[in-house]
Amino acid sequence: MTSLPSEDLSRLLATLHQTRSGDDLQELNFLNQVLTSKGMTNLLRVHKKISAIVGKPHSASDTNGTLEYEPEMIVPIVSNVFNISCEVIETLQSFVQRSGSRDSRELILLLQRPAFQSLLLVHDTISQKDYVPKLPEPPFNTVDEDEETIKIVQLVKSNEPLAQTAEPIVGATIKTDERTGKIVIARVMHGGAADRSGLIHPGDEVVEVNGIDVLGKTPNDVLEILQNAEGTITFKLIPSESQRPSRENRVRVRALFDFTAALDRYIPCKEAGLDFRRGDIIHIVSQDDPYWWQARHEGDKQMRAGLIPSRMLQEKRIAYERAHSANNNSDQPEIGCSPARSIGSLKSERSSPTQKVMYALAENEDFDRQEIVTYEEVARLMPYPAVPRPIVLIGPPGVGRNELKRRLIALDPDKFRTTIPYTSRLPKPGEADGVDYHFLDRQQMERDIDDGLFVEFGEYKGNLYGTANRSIKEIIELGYTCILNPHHQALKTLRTAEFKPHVVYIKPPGFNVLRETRSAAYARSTFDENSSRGFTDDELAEMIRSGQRIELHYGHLFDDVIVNGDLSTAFEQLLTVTRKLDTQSQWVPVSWVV
Ligand SMILES: Nc1ncnc2c1ncn2[C@@H]1O[C@H](COP(=O)(O)OP(=O)(O)OP(=O)(O)O)[C@@H](O)[C@H]1O
Repeated sequence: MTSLPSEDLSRLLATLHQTRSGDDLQELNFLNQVLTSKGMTNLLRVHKKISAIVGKPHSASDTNGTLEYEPEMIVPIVSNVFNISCEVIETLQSFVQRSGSRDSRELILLLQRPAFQSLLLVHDTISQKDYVPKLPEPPFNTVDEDEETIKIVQLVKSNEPLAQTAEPIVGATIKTDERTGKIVIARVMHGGAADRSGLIHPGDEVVEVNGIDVLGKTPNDVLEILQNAEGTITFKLIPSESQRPSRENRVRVRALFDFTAALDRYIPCKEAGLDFRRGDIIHIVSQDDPYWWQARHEGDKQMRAGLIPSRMLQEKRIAYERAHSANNNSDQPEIGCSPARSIGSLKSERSSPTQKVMYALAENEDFDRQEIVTYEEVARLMPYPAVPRPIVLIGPPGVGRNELKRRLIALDPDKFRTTIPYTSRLPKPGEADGVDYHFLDRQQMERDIDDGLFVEFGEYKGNLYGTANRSIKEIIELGYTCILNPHHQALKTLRTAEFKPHVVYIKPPGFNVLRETRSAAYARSTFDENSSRGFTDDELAEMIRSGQRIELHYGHLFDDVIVNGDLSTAFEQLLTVTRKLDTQSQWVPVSWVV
C-alpha cells in the first residue's frame, strides 16, 4: 500500500476494508483488485505528473474546501508534434532517396519507433487537453465571418448553486478591466465548463452574453444575465493577445459515400453543408449533434466547418431507403447520394454468361448489399520499409491486372513479388512443387480452407485453387512488396490490420479506347482459355459492365484508381503509387495503426 501514489486512494481502500460485508463482498473484492492493480497505480502516477505540469493547485482551499487550479503554467508551443514528425519523416525519406544518407535513414528509423511515436501522440493528447470532456462547437448562424477577431463560445450552464461570481455557472470569473473599463474574463477554473471548452481564456473581452451587449455593464449586471439564462449560454468574446490554440477533435474518417448538401432535403441549413465524394478524408470537428456532425475536408485549416450527416443518420436513412425500395420497389425520396439506391437496382441485373469463372467463389454479393457503409475512421500510417504493404490490384476479368503485375515484377524482381498458388490437382509434367504451384492433397486443402488459412479459393474443373495467407505473410516478412490480383470478393479477407493492403482499382477505359488499345496490342481474350483470339465486342462491353458492378460494391475500399487505357501510362501510374507508398504516410483504418 505504501507504493500507492495517492493518499486519497489509500483512504478509499481503508474505507473499503471497513465496509466489507455480506452480499457486496464480491463487488468489493473486485473494486479492491482494480484499485490496487499495477495499472491503476501507474495511471495515478501519470495523472499526478500531468496535474503537476498543466495546473498547480493553490496551497489554500476555497471556501467549499475544494482545491482551485491556476491557469496552465506551461503552454505547449505546438500541439501537433505527431503530424510534424510525419512530415519530417517524409522530407527525410525523399532526401534519403536523393542522397542515400545513412544518418538520415537512421533518424527515420528512430522517429518511426512505436515508442517514440506513442510519446509524440501522448504529448499532443495532453497539449490539446483531449482527455477532458468536449463541449459543443459554436453554432453556425452566430459565427461572424467578417470579424475574425471575435469568437463565439457556447457553454452549458452548470447545475451547481449560484453564487456571487460567475464561477459556478460556467467555470470562469469576470471583472472590469481597470484600463479599458470593459468586462473581461478574470480567471478560468481548471476543469470547469469554460476550461473544458478550451475556447475561453483570461483576458478575453466579453462583448455579448446571450445576445445582450455588455458594454457599460458591471460584472454584477453580467452575473444577473447569467443567472437568468437557461440551458446553454452563448458568449461573444474578443480573444486576448496571448490566446492558446484551441483544442480540436482528432477524428478523421474516410467518406464511403457521396454527399451533396444541396440535394439533401433534411439538412437543417443547406448553405452550412459540406459536400464530399466517396474516398475523401474528412476531419470531424464535432459529433455533439447526434444527426449532423460538423466537419472539414482534411487539410482545409482555414475553412469553416460544415454539416455532414452523422453515421447514425446515414445508417438510418440507408436502412429506410432499402426497406422502402424492397416494399414498393418505387422511386425513392431524394436524400443524398447513398450507394444503397443503386445497389438495390442491381438486384435485377443479370450477370453475363460470358464471364470467365476461374475462381468459382460462392457468390455472396447479397451479403455486400446488406452492408451499410458510411464512414471509416482512419489514421495516418507511416511507410515502414522493413515491412512493405502489399499492393492489391482489383478489376474486372481481362482488364490487365496480370499484365501490370507481370511488368512490375519484371522491372524490379528484388522489390516486387507475388504469391505461388496452392492447388489440389496433381502436378503436370515439368511442374515443380513450390515453383508453379504448391501441391496439396484435397482433404488437407479443404481443412485449411475451413480453418480460414486462405484469403481466396475456388474450384475449377474439379480441382481446388487458392492463395494462402501464409504465402502473403512470407513475402512481407522477407521485405518484398507483395503484388496480388485476387478476385474482388477476397478484399473482405485481405483488408485487415495483418496485411494492411493498398488497394488499386484497375478500371477499364471507355468502350472505344478499350477496343482500340486491345486490338492495337493484339491483346488475348481471357474469357476463353481454349483459344488465343482477341476480345470480342461483347466481352469488352462485359468488362466495362463488370467493372461498374465492382466499383459500386467495392469502390469504398479502393485507395487508388488507375484507368488502363494506354498500357505504358497505366504502368507509370502504378509505379507512382508504389513510390508513394515507400515515401509518404497514407490514411488507413484506424485499427491498423497501433
Ligand atoms: N492497356 C492495355 N492495352 C493493350 N492490351 C492490354 C492492356 N492491358 C492488358 N492488355 C492485354 O490484355 C490481355 C488480358 O490482360 P490480363 O491477362 O492482364 O488481364 P487480367 O485482368 O489479368 O484478366 P483475368 O483476371 O481474367 O486473368 C493481355 O493480352 C494483356 O497483354
